[in-house]
Amino acid sequence: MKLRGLYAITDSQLLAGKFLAYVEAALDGGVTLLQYRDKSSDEARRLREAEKLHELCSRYKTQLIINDDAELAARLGVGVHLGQTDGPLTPARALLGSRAIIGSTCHSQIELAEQAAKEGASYVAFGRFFNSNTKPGAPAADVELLTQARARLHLPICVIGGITLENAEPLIAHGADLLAVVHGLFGADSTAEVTRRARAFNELLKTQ
Ligand SMILES: Cc1ncc(COP(=O)(O)OP(=O)(O)O)c(N)n1
Ligand SMILES: Cc1nc(C(=O)O)sc1CCOP(=O)(O)O
Ligand SMILES: [Mg+2]
Repeated sequence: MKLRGLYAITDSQLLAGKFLAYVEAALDGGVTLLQYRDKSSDEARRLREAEKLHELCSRYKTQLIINDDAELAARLGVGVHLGQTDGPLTPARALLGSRAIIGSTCHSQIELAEQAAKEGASYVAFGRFFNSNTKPGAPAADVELLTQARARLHLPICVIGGITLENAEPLIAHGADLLAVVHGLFGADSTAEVTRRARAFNELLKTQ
């Protein structure tokens, strides 16, 4: 299956008090991948929340990805997203098996993406493309990078960082397959608005 669509990423602060309601609203609007991203060290809460998301994702036939933590991903039998300092891809692939979705952060460097491809990544992520409230310090990337990445890589390309309904179009036009979004999806006043945004992201992806 070709990975293409909206990639929703949770944020524990932004979603405090409305975590499952907002995630379900996004799933209702259509989500290809859902990433559980919690940077705390509260392992019990992380396991509990990841289990709830797993159940919700199964109901909506959405694939769950765990950020940073291949062990937790293995425990649930789901995918993982690893950054450059989150451990190597090869052992993660061995742990999770050949069918698991494994993503790799490549910032703005195609060489990192080529290496990730060799080590068994399922998709590569470039960013940040715009200012991000969620991760303001992430290194910047330019949209032109996507043209080169498209020509040199044979993996789905994920884009991240400050993506909204207003600025996503050029990223798709330059070859992005997966739009990874936190605030532009979940920074909404109601569940209905989250669902509307998810649908609208999917429409953008369909028309290109
Ligand atoms: C889809 C996607 N792309 C990039 C990242 C960033 O990963 P990383 O650089 O490891 O930073 P943290 O998210 O762990 O702070 C991501 N999580 N997801
Ligand atoms: C988790 C993360 N990683 C990034 C990178 O560039 O690697 S940007 C980012 C935050 C994405 O959140 P938002 O959609 O709210 O900007
Ligand atoms: Mg990480």
